[in-house]
Amino acid sequence: MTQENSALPGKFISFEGIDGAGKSTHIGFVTEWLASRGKTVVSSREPGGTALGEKLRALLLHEKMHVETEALLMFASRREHLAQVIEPAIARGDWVLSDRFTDASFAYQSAAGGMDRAKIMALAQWVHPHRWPDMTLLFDVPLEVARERLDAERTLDKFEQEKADFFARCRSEYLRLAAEFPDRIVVIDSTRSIDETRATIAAALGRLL
Ligand SMILES: Nc1ncnc2c1ncn2[C@@H]1O[C@H](COP(=O)(O)OP(=O)(O)OP(=O)(O)O)[C@@H](O)[C@H]1O
Ligand SMILES: Cc1cn([C@H]2C[C@H](O)[C@@H](COP(=O)(O)O)O2)c(=O)[nH]c1=O
Repeated sequence: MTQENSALPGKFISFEGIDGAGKSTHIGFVTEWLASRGKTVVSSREPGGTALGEKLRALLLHEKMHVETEALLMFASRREHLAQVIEPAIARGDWVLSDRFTDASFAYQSAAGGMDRAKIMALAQWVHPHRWPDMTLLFDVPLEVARERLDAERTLDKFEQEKADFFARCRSEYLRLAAEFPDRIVVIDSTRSIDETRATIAAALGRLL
């Protein structure tokens, strides 16, 4: 990680997509790309990113619960993440990369889980009224591609075991959000090769420098 003395506030980039879309694969690349341009990078994830958040993550990914309990715990983890990691890092001038943020709550708890969208918006307004990512990289792939990548990989958690229609609702909500916030959300075609995807990401990141 390279250091940069800067009076400027840092930037906040989130990574989104349905499970298996390929977003985590590219976080290491973005870290190196930014570090080679003199940025100090803090890489984190949601749910999680703090000691308490990681305990909540273990519950969220493995325990069945009411969808509103799930949303409240996601936002509890997020509140802690903002207080302990995101806001201090941005204030120092660092660049924060978060594997997921509030768009995931709209996609998973609201569109797929059936929770009232207005309640997610109310939680977002409460927990981070003035903070949204400067850029969100949305890794988009058809459900079958994501499923194939997941199956090849690992033991599936609670969300990853959901059926195709759950992920179809997640994916369309992500694409709807991208259409609503075109200045923030960059849709990345994640069916392309890892090298081609990296080139697209680098072009998008260039806009933030
Ligand atoms: N462009 C790509 N082409 C082929 N395989 C890819 C591509 N991107 C990622 N993969 C592979 O797909 C698998 C899943 O990728 P990854 O873990 O990054 O997904 P993810 O979106 O972060 O999933 P999750 O949200 O469940 O953690 C990995 O084995 C990874 O190597
Ligand atoms: C932030 C957030 C996450 N989720 C879900 C989405 C994923 O299935 C898991 C996290 O696993 P990953 O492999 O690290 O992507 O949590 C959610 O449902 N709602 C949220 O707000």
